[in-house]
Amino acid sequence: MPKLELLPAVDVRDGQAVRLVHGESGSETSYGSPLEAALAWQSAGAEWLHLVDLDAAFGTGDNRDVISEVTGAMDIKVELSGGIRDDASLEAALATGCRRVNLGTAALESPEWVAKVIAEHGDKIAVGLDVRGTTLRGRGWTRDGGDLYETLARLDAEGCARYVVTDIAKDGTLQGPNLGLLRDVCAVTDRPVVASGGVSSLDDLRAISLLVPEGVEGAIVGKALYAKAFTLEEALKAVAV
Ligand SMILES: O=C(O)c1ccccc1N[C@@H]1O[C@H](COP(=O)(O)O)[C@@H](O)[C@H]1O
Repeated sequence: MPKLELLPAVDVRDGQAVRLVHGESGSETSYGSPLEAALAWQSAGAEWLHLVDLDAAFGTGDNRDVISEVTGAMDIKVELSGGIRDDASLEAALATGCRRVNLGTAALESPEWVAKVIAEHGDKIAVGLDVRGTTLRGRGWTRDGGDLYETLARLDAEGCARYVVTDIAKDGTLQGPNLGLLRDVCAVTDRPVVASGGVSSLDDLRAISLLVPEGVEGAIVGKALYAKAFTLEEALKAVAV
């Protein structure tokens, strides 16, 4: 059985590494330099970095210079999210050298464009399914964007390679992942799923690991690492098989 991939998160707002609660603008706790955070996760043994431009996701500007600096400094694979909604932003994101990008709002509002870029770029494109209940949310998680399962069926048919599934109610709360949601998504798609939101302990990571046979490929870890609930080294050991 393959081991669960861990993706430590660096979310960038106004040039700083931050964590939000429920993805709400204004709920930021700042953790300093994004580059220092990313280098720390790399040194600790991460194979992936989940890097988010929160200003681009919220429509409050962007952190392109910081994102390029961080991505350029990484020897590990980078998954890049936030504000990738058209040809120009997609080209800029891919030009950073990231391994793949996550599309959020665009998958809800620009389905034809998303189908086109999935066809062009294959597994360099993942879709972030950010949900409250089973309703997708876009534009910095401020607007409803349709039904999770209808959208998933459409994206599957278009050949989407992978989904990053975030339970917004759990994100940044250290309350544990929504294992039921992950199971439900895995039951309706054969594409790999990256779990996001709520990880608070090594036991949470072990519980997500048990879903690898059902299709969960990875887990994003944010607040728990910054709050020092455990170290990344401990997390990698906990999911090693
Ligand atoms: O990661 C967050 O905490 C977050 C909070 C609020 C909005 C977006 C967030 N992150 C990721 O950004 C992309 C969505 O950006 P866009 O809609 O494509 O511009 C998605 O991967 C979210 O998970």
